[in-house]
Amino acid sequence: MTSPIHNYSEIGKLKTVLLKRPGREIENFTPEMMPRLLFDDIPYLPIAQKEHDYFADTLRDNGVEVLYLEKLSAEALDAGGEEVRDHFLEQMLTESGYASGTIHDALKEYLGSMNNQDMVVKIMEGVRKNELDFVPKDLVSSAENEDYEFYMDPMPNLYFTRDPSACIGDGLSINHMTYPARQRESLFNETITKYHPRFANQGVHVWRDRNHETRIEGGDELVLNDHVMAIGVSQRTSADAIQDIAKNLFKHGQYDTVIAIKIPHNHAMMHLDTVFTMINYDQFTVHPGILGKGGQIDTWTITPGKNEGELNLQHDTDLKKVLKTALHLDDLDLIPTGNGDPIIAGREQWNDGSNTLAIAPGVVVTYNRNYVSNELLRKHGLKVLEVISSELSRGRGGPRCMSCPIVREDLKR
Ligand SMILES: NC(=O)NCCC[C@H](N)C(=O)O
Repeated sequence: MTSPIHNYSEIGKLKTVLLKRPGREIENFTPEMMPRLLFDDIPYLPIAQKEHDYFADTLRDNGVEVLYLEKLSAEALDAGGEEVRDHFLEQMLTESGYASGTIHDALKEYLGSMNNQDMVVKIMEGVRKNELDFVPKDLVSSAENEDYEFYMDPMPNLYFTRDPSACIGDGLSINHMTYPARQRESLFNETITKYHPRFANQGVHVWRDRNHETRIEGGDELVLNDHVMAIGVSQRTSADAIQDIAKNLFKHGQYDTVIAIKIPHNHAMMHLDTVFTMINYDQFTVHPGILGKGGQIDTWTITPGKNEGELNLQHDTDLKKVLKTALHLDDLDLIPTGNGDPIIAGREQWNDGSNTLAIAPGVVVTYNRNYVSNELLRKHGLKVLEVISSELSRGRGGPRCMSCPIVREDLKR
């Protein structure tokens, strides 16, 4: 059986990608909610949608099939039937804090009365208290904070489809994410994988499912080639989750090397792909802010140990050397965000200047606002397709974060 997922690199010609068009969820909150929802500002929805459509059109114009998360989720529920829909809704309510009780019942009746498409969109947008014809009477529901507007929070980070799951080879990881604001997101990916006719029973490997305590997010998972991965040890991905997925990849897949790269644990650099991406066979973007004064950074090259389930770890501090060894390259080109200028690099990294999406070897999609980094990429021989970015960038993610590649062509060399 041929898996519908085929993603053996960061740079092979992109054939199919999963996106989420920003909807009401990106403006359905107040400034006080922003830190908890991992946003630094509230985007202006009509412009964000225009920008996102421009991004999707740029991909389509370059031969990419664009799939949408909300559509696939609804189709998966349609295909799964009543039982699957009921299970999905129960799980979503449980993970939203309502496993049972009168609010659970009221939400279930409200959402359950919708068709699958409307229900999925409504869950993504969030459910405000004033939408329900419900008067709290019992102790538990009366104890709810009356001043808080929502029963179910919006999920504004959904347009960063990179993070809740990551396609690796012919399978994927469905991620247990770090912050409550994003933890429910991967339930959509799990439902699609299990029940959408395109993915269900088609030989898709799940390298790691979402039922874990340890944390991993797709922005940290970089598929460098058909046997080497790089994974960020970051604010969002823990070392034990990396070791866990490495064991599964080594045991059941064709991967034999995982390079764990430790980056600063902060919001500006929450994932490895906000500071480091692969853009050609031998070219990478790198934010100078992750390197020490002598250019050093902690890496651990993980390979299978002698006995099954054991791992070998080799610690290094020279990223260039580590990548050259793992990828069998004589040399490589690390291109510094903002041309290495501390002010420009800081500004452009903040606006995802390092977060490039390669759609073929040497061809990248970037935000137009990062003009210094873009110019530098061109000087280094890359083809740069710029997309508009005033509103999308307020969510703190760029073209790589906004895309989940499902199929890429294999590399020629
Ligand atoms: N891969 C990425 O770096 N994704 C960007 C995620 C931004 C989102 N506001 C978050 O903090 O999770």
